[in-house]
Amino acid sequence: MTPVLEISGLGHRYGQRQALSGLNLTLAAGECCILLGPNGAGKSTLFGLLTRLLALQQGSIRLFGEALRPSLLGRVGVVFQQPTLDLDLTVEQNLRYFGALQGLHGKALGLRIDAELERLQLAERRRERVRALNGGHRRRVEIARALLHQPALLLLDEPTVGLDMPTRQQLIAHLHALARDNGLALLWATHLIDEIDPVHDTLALLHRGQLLAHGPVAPLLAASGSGDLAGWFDHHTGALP
Ligand SMILES: Nc1ncnc2c1ncn2[C@@H]1O[C@H](COP(=O)(O)OP(=O)(O)OP(=O)(O)O)[C@@H](O)[C@H]1O
Repeated sequence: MTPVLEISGLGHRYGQRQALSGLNLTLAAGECCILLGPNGAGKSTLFGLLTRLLALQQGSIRLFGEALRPSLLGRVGVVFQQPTLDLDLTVEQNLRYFGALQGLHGKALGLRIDAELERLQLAERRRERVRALNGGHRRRVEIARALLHQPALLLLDEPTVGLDMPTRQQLIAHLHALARDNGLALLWATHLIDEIDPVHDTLALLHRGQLLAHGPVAPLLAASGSGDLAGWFDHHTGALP
């Protein structure tokens, strides 16, 4: 089956600073790949390249078997690190606005909004202003919005930042279910190892712009001789997760 995402030999510089180099990564449908890396590892740079916010300098990115171009981004959903909802609009108005930008209208848009609000357990909040929601609910609205146009690939840049523990855990469960139950491919940047599902997820460990390790959790742990993920992360990066 054609991979959802294929990255080869990807490099990026900001002036003299090499932020990414020689990055190879493949993502299949239904795969949840946790992109792990300490601050400055290059995660946001990678997302910038995947979403074309940054121009490709070196290497290649293929989406759904084709070289990355703007029209292919119509099949990608993105949840950025910084919240981007309009706080003065209701949940539903935010979704309608974004859906219209994606070319969805009328009944079709209404059905998509209903489905995503239901999936993220937000149906009762639809008429509330976003300003009145807590951080966890706001994050869920952003995820619902990113899924409105039914993307095949979801990019998440540290989606749980600033949330309390129970809210984080709920959100983490929602996200894993998207890959497991809906076949969505997820590339999920974080520096928190407790977001990893050690049975189902694959790991990609980025450090100082290079991919140090990539694959399912158990063989990576076995190969490094580390007993747990915290030890494994520390072993590779010298940083505590
Ligand atoms: N606009 C920029 N100009 C110069 N250097 C930059 C720029 N953006 C990022 N960098 C540098 O590139 C490297 C990778 O940064 P990047 O933001 O991609 O890492 P990150 O893994 O997303 O970090 P964080 O977890 O802190 O968001 C860092 O050394 C950073 O200082």
